[in-house]
Amino acid sequence: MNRKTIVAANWKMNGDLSLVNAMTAALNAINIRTEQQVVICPPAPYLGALTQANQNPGVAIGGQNLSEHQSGAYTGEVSALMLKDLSVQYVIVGHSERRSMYAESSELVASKTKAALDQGLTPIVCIGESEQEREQGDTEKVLSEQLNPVLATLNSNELSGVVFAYEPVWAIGTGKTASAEMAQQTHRFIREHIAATDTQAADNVAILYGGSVNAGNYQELFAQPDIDGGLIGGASLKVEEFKKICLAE
Ligand SMILES: O=C(CO)COP(=O)(O)O
Repeated sequence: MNRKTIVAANWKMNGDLSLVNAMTAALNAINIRTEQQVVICPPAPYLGALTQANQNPGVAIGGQNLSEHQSGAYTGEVSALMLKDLSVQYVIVGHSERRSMYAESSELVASKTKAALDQGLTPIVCIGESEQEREQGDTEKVLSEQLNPVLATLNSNELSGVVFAYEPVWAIGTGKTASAEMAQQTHRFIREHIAATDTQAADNVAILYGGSVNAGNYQELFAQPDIDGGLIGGASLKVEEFKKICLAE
């Protein structure tokens, strides 16, 4: 097991050109340790500007969504091929906001994951339970149902190249983080569930934690054996705070 720590920024529908410039100016000036990978996922219109402004080899750029199709009459959609064309390396797939607001099913998430891998992009596949599902004791059932179509769609080689992000819906944007212990337990479950299909891939895949991660709590979370970094929303829009997390300060 030799997994990198991934610090991924999900700007969601926030930010502008001045944030692109401020963030790249800050990140171009720092050294990212070789065991760490930083990924910035801005809204699609800023992908080109960000890939051009980024000069740090430790920083990669990611999309927030992609189409399951390659090209054609799909107004408003962005394909893996287009992301690749812009030197984008990662793409978030199946964020809980897309699952709940845009009705993305786990089957669609699996198709999008495959479309990303087919173009050599690294998908960051998001899974997570709602507060009600956790209270009802359904967390593991929900996570399994979200994972299974992905596990059924990919071969072992493909699966090894996926990054998963566990984001409990009740912790997103709420300031309520899962405790490091609770997050570790759930990450362990996710890795074991993947191992039931493919032991080797389970060992290789990075599993990020997301949900109110910030400069004050990331160290304890990332120190857990099955937590391989974070997918960060709010705190990734604050240049100084995000820089601290990237530097592991
Ligand atoms: O949804 C998230 C990242 O994808 C988490 O967002 P916050 O860090 O703002 O809670």
